[in-house]
Amino acid sequence: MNINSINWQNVKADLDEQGYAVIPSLIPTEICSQLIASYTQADLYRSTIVMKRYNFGKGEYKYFAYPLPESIAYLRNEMYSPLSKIANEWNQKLGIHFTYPEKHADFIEACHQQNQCRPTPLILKYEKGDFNTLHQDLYGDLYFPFQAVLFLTQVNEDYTGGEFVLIEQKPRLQSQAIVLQPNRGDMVIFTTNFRVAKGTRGYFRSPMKHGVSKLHSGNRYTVGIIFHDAK
Ligand SMILES: O=C(O)CCC(=O)C(=O)O
Ligand SMILES: [Fe+2]
Repeated sequence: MNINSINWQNVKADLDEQGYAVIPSLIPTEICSQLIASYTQADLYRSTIVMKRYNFGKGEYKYFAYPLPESIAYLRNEMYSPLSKIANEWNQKLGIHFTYPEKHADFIEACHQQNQCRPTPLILKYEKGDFNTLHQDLYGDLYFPFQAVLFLTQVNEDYTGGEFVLIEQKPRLQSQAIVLQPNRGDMVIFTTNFRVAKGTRGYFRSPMKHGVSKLHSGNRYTVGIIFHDAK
């Protein structure tokens, strides 16, 4: 897996324009398989969430414990710096006086100072009939405005249905749905809270949520990389 293959100029243009970016074929198939195989390795996780119990949808996910698996730690660390530049530009456009540090370790240190100490990367497993309701992964007052999902299984081979859905709720307008069907090995980066849109009187916040539509058949696995730690 090579983070240097990512064209950050394109990612930035996509995030600016639409609030999400698809990076195709980033995760080698062996790593996808390894991560799926590690789903049952209990010592890797700090907690398991059965989504139905919380009305989050249907399906199950597990939060990784520290230390994170190498591939996830690598991506979380390496992707943070280029994304922090975009995050800071967005804050400037909106007149938000907060600067994200350049290094992920320093951002995590800031999370810890706010009592946000629990790791947030997770692996999700969906079976036939499972879904994930529209939500945001904020986990505390201090959050990073981008997150990523890694697609570990192949749509229309391993599962059908189960589209990745983004909803943009522009102020005073009706919501717009974006439906993606990424391939195994693809990564989607998207805004955690809102994207920065441009209107006639300057920039404004356009909130976005994400979720997963119902699976019609098969099994679907994803890994979510969230950059802040949780309360
Ligand atoms: O399974 C998915 O595609 C969405 C996962 C998710 O909600 C997340 O990683 O935050
Ligand atoms: Fe999520």
